[in-house]
Amino acid sequence: MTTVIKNGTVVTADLTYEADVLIENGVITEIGPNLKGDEELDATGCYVMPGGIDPHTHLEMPFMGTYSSDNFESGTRAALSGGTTMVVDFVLPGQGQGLVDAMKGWHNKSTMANCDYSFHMAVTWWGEKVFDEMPTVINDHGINTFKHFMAYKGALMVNDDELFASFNRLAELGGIAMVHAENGDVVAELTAKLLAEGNTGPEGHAYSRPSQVEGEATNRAIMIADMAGVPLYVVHTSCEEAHEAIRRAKMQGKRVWGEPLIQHLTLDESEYFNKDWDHAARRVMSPPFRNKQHQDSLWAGLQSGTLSVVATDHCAFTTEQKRYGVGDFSKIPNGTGGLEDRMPMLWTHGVATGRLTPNEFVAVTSTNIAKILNCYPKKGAVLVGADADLVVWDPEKEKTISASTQQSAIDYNVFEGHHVKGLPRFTLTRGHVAVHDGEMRTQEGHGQFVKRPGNGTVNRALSTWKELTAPRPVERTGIPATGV
Ligand SMILES: NC(=O)NCCC(=O)O
Ligand SMILES: [Zn+2]
Ligand SMILES: [Zn+2]
Repeated sequence: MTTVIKNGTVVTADLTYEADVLIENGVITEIGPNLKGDEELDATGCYVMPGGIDPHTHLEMPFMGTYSSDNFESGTRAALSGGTTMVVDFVLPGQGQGLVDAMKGWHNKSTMANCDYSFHMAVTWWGEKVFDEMPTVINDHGINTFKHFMAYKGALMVNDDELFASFNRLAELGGIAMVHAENGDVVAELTAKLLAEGNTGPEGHAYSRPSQVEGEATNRAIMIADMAGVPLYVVHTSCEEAHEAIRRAKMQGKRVWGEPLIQHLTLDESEYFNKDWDHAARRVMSPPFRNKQHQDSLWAGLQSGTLSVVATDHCAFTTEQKRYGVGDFSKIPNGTGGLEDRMPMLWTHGVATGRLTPNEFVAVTSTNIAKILNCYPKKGAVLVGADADLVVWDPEKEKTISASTQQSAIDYNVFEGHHVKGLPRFTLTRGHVAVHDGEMRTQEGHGQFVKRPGNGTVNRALSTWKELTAPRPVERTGIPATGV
């Protein structure tokens, strides 16, 4: 059976043109005028774009004494509803647990996915077992990205010596280092002080994680990555200090990418000062929401290319789970949702305001990350041979975001009441029409794991440069005799 998307305008990261798109067996087989297929999808007035890729999700994540409430079924259903066709989740090994063992657990959880997905590996502890298993994770299991938490002291955090050892190993193996960049030692000190002073409400979370803790850790990670010769991806870049470090590194030729979240771009710190405890606690995440100056910096980064990708860090906890932290903000599970709303919110606040072009929208929601993660052009492209992960985007379709109509399993939405204009008319996952003009037609288990090999082009360039500039002894003649 073939499907044809007719009468639309194809929008990719670099081109805009009128064409029909023909799909067979989940793959794009032809792009051009007057195509015919068994099933026709009318894209009149719409943009045909690569489906979104969200490179930062935590589905059914064990964290802070509970599990995030969206699993791979509800999470990927939410993703498709908003035009996202691939998610990348983080495998989190327990202390002392092997990487491959932990990965098996994630494969078991993800069999229910409605769209394609991939994994990043987290380095939550350091030892011989981790060192030894890294090559198999990259070469046999297709995971080339390894995340390091510089925060969450006493739980997921790793120290600088561990970072440097892991980064060196990744450089050698052709992997990419990722960091959650916040100074965990300082956060722990500030948290203890705030609690001792009676600052126990959700606003204490924001006070305990000022932008300096993020700027310092981002800069430190960049310098450590540079010394190791490994490419670095900084997740949830939320403030000017972190962006400034990334911007400077890029200008110096370092291979560093920054990832702002849709939440940080569109919601601000005033949320934490809401008189309603639940309202504020539902928005507790790390890093916390910032002020308008930081938001402007993030938008400017997307416009200029110093920031590369917009993600969600989707990690959804119910109100009941958030209430674990009544009387002590440090016990509020950290995380917010966003999978369903990332694309419509970014279109509304980015493209419709003139901050981003439609092509830049495609770049930051899909193509850039496909290239960074080494799965382009299978993903992130409208090209013959690419997977038919597509969104037919209707720029005139509008709605008001509400938890009562969302796909996510939780009981609220941090974007509640926000009006968006620009929504999917159709979302296709490997050719299957999962969203059909407002109707959900997802297929549980349709999603497949996407392997991403190591040694992408940036790794190869870095290792060539490293080899060229490696310290070498100077060849000398006439060396004087040692003095007595
Ligand atoms: N971001 C957050 O608050 N929760 C999810 C875990 C993480 O990415 O730090
Ligand atoms: Zn994080
Ligand atoms: Zn995260």
